[in-house]
Amino acid sequence: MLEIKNITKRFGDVEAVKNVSITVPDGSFLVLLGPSGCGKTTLLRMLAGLEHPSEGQLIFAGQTVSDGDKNWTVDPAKRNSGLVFQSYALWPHMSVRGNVEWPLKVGQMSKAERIARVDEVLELLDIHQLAERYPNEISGGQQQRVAIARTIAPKPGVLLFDEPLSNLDAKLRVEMRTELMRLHRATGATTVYVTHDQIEAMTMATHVAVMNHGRLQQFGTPNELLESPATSFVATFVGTPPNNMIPVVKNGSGYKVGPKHMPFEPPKQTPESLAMFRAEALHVRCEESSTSLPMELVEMSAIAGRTMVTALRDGLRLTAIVDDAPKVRIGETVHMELPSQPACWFGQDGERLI
Ligand SMILES: Nc1ncnc2c1ncn2[C@@H]1O[C@H](COP(=O)(O)OP(=O)(O)OP(=O)(O)O)[C@@H](O)[C@H]1O
Repeated sequence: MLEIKNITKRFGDVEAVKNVSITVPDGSFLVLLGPSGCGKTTLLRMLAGLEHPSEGQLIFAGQTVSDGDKNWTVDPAKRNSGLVFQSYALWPHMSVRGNVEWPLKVGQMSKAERIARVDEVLELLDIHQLAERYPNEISGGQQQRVAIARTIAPKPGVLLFDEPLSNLDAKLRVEMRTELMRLHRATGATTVYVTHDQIEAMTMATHVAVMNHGRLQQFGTPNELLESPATSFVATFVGTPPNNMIPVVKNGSGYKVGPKHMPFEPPKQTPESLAMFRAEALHVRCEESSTSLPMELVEMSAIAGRTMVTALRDGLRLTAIVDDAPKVRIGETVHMELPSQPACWFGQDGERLI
């Protein structure tokens, strides 16, 4: 098991990570997901041993590797983990083979074993043909593979990735995503992967920890996050397209969205709450109905044989996925029809109501 127990990290007055607890079984692919500044890199750096927690414990396979309360930590090189950075940080004066062999030399593996292991990982990453080249003689994508090969060569029990694909072009990112999943299956190492890209998280992870402002918003499988978001932040951060979040205001004995009365009712009698509607649940009409909102059509695009329609009004942006494109031009009015019940409700503080 990999255990993150009540971890807090302060840099002076800044609380970068606030009392985060996450446990995953060995062999998991855990993604730390969140927007810039949410604390995910700081958490990963603590797992790598590059930062020390202010409070809490990190435990790899039953062994405490950092204890913020007792103020001690196991050296990065001695905690059976390997870190792959955004920048590849290869030694420029060493060949591909030399780079991958380096951590094995440091680990005092015998020459014969080193050669066999380097050949094995170069093969695994499909870069054996580049073994004698130098970093400046290979592409960025190939450098990334070398960096990964170098990290997995000593067989770490925990693999840590800090936005490893962010310097690659879109096509290569998709290819490397598949490669990393294959590698995860081949090595069986517990993997912790930091990204702000929710698609990357949802396709690769066995477990996702969504963070915002240093706090853990939700921890679960990709499906759990999609099916049952715990906060309005999670509901709008994960999923493609994101869920629609509509402010609903109490008005007399009923409820209004903008100027219009709506038949639905939040589970708690609050003056204002947020109703979540999935894009597939909205309909787009050319004429008004009792549960539709008149809005300006701002975008239309084809998506997997259907049409994604986005409309805007008074700062409210709604997205629907429909079978047929509405016969309306961009800039004209469409009527976004809401179903009679939202998928779920959130309070003004963003917490789930039911
Ligand atoms: N060494 C440091 N000293 C002071 N503040 C720091 C330090 N490192 C990080 N922070 C602050 O801690 C918070 C979390 O930073 P962190 O890098 O973990 O976020 P992140 O989610 O990884 O962001 P990004 O995706 O932009 O890298 C930020 O407010 C950041 O400014």
